[in-house]
Amino acid sequence: MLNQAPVITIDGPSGAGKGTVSQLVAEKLGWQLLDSGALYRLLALAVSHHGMSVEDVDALKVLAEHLDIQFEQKGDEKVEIILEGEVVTQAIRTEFVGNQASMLAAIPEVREGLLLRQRAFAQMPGLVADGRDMGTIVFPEAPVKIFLTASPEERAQRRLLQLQEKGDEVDFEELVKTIKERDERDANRAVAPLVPAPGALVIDSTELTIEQVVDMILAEAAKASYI
Ligand SMILES: Nc1ncnc2c1ncn2[C@@H]1O[C@H](COP(=O)(O)OP(=O)(O)O)[C@@H](O)[C@H]1O
Ligand SMILES: Nc1ccn([C@@H]2O[C@H](COP(=O)(O)OP(=O)(O)O)[C@@H](O)[C@H]2O)c(=O)n1
Repeated sequence: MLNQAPVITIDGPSGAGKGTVSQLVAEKLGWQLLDSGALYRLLALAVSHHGMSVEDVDALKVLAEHLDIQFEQKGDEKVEIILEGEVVTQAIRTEFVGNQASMLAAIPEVREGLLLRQRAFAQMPGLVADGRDMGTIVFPEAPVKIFLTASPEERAQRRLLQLQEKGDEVDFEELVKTIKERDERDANRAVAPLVPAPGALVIDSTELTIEQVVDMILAEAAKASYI
């Protein structure tokens, strides 16, 4: 392979804790972080800003390949996300944009358009890649692959707290329903469905704390002589 940087892939359904633990693992190791879901969310926002049709798959692919995105490090932990010159760090985190992203993510041309951009994140000293197909499609040769999951109710509960902290009004039953719908769409799409990569360590975090999950992933990294 051309890419020599070590990669840890962390895939799984919405609300499993991927973003949180990926960030902590990347910080502990001093590695780069790829939040691939953010790329799908950014594309969803751009498609809506430009009033594009989701039928025009060729135009979607071109947009995915050339989307003007910047991740700017602000202080120690905060990363500001800029789309076409506009700060959208918060705007991409709504459930609405997540659902739009999940619909676009089922289009093969969209996935192709984002593929090389995602691989370009694999830089020394290493990369923690968070998503749905990091271990299966984007970095299939990564020696450390994690599939992080939790029950739909636990994931909805976590999402509820997260949204309430932001001041968003959400209904728990409605959240469980949309999480299940998104799971269904992500797992059953024809292209890059959400499945554990061969050889992935499956971690069910329903009864685990964030720290326990991070420690399990670091233990896998140590086994692979990454640390
Ligand atoms: N093991 C855990 N136990 C309890 N809460 C968790 C756990 N892992 C993550 N969370 C919380 O759940 C919410 C969703 O996590 P997030 O990392 O955004 O999930 P994902 O990226 O998989 O959608 C966050 O508020 C996070 O702090
Ligand atoms: N590697 C990826 C990452 C996200 N996605 C899609 O993008 C949507 C939003 O991703 P996300 O990781 O931000 O979503 P959450 O897990 O935070 O809800 C997901 O529902 C997936 O459909 C994908 O298909 N492949």
